[in-house]
Parts: sequence; structure tokens; C-alpha cells
Amino acid sequence: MKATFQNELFAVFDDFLSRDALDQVWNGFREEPMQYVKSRAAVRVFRPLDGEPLAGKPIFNAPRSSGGDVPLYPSGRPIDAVVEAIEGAAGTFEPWVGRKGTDWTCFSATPFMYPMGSGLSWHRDSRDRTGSFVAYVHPEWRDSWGAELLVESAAAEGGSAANAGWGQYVTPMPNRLVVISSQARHAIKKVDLQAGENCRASIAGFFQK
Ligand SMILES: O=C(O)CCC(=O)C(=O)O
Ligand SMILES: [Fe+2]
Repeated sequence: MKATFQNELFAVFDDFLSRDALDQVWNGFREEPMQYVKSRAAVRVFRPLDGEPLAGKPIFNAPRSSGGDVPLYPSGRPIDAVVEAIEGAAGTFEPWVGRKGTDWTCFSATPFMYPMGSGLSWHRDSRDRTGSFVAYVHPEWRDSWGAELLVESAAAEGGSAANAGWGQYVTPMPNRLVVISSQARHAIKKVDLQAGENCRASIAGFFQK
């Protein structure tokens, strides 16, 4: 798997899943029971005016070192295909999320749906994570539909911890994967009115220390 774009904070990979796996994940996606993220206590990065994103149940590729009962791969859900593909390419992701076993022990995978008007405010995926991934699984995305992932550039060398105030964007193209370091401050622009009933559908996960 070769990156379409990369810098020190994130990398973009296109044609992530095979055609069959993508279709399977997307078809299964629409059967997933989902909840509004604001109704889930654990979600803290979403702000009151981020709209109404939905999330399904996460699975983990392996048991969590911090314990706790988590649903594991293989789950029998179509999302298994994403876990497999991430496992298979874990070595490629080392520059951004570190090494399996030394830096991280396991990762999650959670389906998310962002309907028109929803987005995600600026944040870092820090705390007990080395980084994250997100795979876009909707069948179509147009520029006018918005919902770009924004990634802020690193603040100038020797500068304070202040935010740089500039950076890059990634359009959520179908079957695109983005791998993001926990150092990277990022946000999702809201899904535009022009998207109508088309939702931004993703499988996102975190690499846990
Ligand atoms: O969906 C994306 O593009 C990024 C998701 C994200 O930043 C998160 O869930 O923490
Ligand atoms: Fe994030």
C-alpha cells in the first residue's frame, strides 16, 4: 500500500479495501444499529453545535491491556474487513502511529455516520492513543458536499505550543484511508446542505497504548 500523500502528521492511502470488501462494509453499514454520539458518555470531543453524528458499536482487534470487556475481532460484522486490512498494513503505518507491541497494543474500529449539518470540532486524539485511522466507506462524495478532514500543520520549530493556524485538508473520497498521529490537531468541516440525504460514512479507530 502506497501513500497518495504523507507528511510527518498524517498519511492518505487510496483504494484501501478491495471492491468486494468495500461493498460488503457499505452494505453492512446500513444495517448497523447506531446511536447519536452525544448520547454516549464516553465521547468528549463532540461539541453541542457539531450537529448529530451517529456511531455504531466498536470492535477491537485484540484485548485491551487496560482490561475491560470489549467486543473482539472477529465479530461476524462486515467491519471485520477493515480490522483485517489495518492489521495487514500495520507496518506501513508506523511513522504515524508507532509500532505494534511496543507503542500500541490494540486498536478499535467504530462505524460513524455524519448527516448533513454535522462535523467535529478541532481536537487531538491524544490521551492513551498513539494515533488513529479513518476509512471512508460511502459510495460517492462530491466536493460540494463538504465534510473535509482538516489537519493543522505542526507549529513552527522552536515556537511555543501555540496552534500553527494553517494546514491541509483531505476530501473524504470513497475507499480512502487516512492515518493520523496523535500529535495532529484536526477537525471535520460540517457536511454541506448540498449533500442532501447523503451521509459521510466512515470506520474510525484508535491505536491504544
Ligand atoms: O472522520 C474523520 O475524518 C476523522 C475522525 C476523527 O477525527 C475522530 O473520530 O476522532
Ligand atoms: Fe480525531
